[in-house]
Amino acid sequence: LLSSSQQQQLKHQEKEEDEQIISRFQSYLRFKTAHPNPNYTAPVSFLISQAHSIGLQTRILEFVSGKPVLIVTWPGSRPDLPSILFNSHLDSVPAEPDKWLHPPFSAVQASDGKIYARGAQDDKCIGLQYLEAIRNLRQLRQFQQPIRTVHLSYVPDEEIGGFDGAAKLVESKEFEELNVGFVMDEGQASPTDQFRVFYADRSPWHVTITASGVPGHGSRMYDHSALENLIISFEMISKFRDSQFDLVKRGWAANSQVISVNPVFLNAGIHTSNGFAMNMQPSEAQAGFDIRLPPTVDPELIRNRIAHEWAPASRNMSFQIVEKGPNRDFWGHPLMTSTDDTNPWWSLFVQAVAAVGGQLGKPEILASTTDARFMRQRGIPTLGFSPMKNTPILLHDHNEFLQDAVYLNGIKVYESIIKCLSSFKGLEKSSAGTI
Ligand code: MET
Ligand SMILES: [Zn+2]
Ligand SMILES: [Zn+2]
Repeated sequence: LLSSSQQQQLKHQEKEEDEQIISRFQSYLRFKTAHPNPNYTAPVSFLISQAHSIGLQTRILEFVSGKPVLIVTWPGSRPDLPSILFNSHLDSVPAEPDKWLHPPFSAVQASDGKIYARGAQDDKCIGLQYLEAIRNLRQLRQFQQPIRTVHLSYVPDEEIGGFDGAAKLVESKEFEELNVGFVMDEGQASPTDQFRVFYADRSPWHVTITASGVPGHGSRMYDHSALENLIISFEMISKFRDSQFDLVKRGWAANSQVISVNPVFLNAGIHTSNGFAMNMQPSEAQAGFDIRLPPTVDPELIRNRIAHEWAPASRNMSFQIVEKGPNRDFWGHPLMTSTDDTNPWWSLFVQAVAAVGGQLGKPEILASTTDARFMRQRGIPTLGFSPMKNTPILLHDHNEFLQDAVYLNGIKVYESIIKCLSSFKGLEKSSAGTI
């Protein structure tokens, strides 16, 4: 038993360690990783120095120049067994500084412990929690070497589709050599006391519709102007959007189980030096939409709707669909990871979270999209998870923050997950080969 002064000293030590952990998180948050010009060099150097300080190996893969992929490795005692990969992305979406309480890349910690930064939830938290968890396992918990090799990957460009990042990584010879058997990637915050876990993503489409029409004097009333044509489309899209959103509002479907359609830009009008020509009806008008398709939906249905209703040539309209990444695997199946006992990784994950007293909600489809789709497309089981409970969902929003205690607790959760998954010796005989 410890004397009360020893206990006090221990408490003091723990507090100091926590402060150091938070200050490392702030350092990582301060790198300006927002698009369109994310700084990749500085955060990668930082991560490398963190990894080396706990005795891990590092390697940079540069599939596209200026866009590094960092691989951190903790070698296991059984390199013949498939490894476990913990992925996160280096980049962030932009922020509008004027709309924030604190500058988005200052990582200010408010007096209530909240740390404000673009990327605090999405997803610099997990990137550093992985490393802190390994640091604790090695330095505090006498867990020196895992059985399976553990890799961490830090990839660029997730927020713009991942094509020069995770997509290139999974196609590479180097990735093949990592022999990855299971991946964990980012998830989303949970406003309740339960953690959330995701077994699939929705597929993103970026759709632009362009209307042409009759130009004319601003005072004239006539049919078939470009803006009238576009507004008709808006009315239809809005009806469809309501039909999907109603299912959510009635509680019949989760947000991520319906098709979302949201306008993200509008472009029309004749520019002048100080604004728009207010007495001219333009001959072109354009709108952009972020569309997300649940894995179970047939993409052809929505493609037909766009071609025949939302942007028909008969109304002088054209469209472009940019599908941001795969939504089917090699065999044409939707990209979903099993969350039952046919997937031993699932059971291990559930046990690991329970072991630190964590409660998990029902596994969900993620409403947004992550690099996990590239891993799933390779047939690798992948779960999305960011251990943030009792936290509002603020990814891509103003004043994104994470509570210090939530960040610190997440490290404990990853300690358990990394320890549990990396200790898995495999099934005796598996029909799918060595797991
Ligand atoms: C367009 S690919 C996905 C980018 C980002 N993670 C999102 O969900 O919006
Ligand atoms: Zn993210
Ligand atoms: Zn994001």
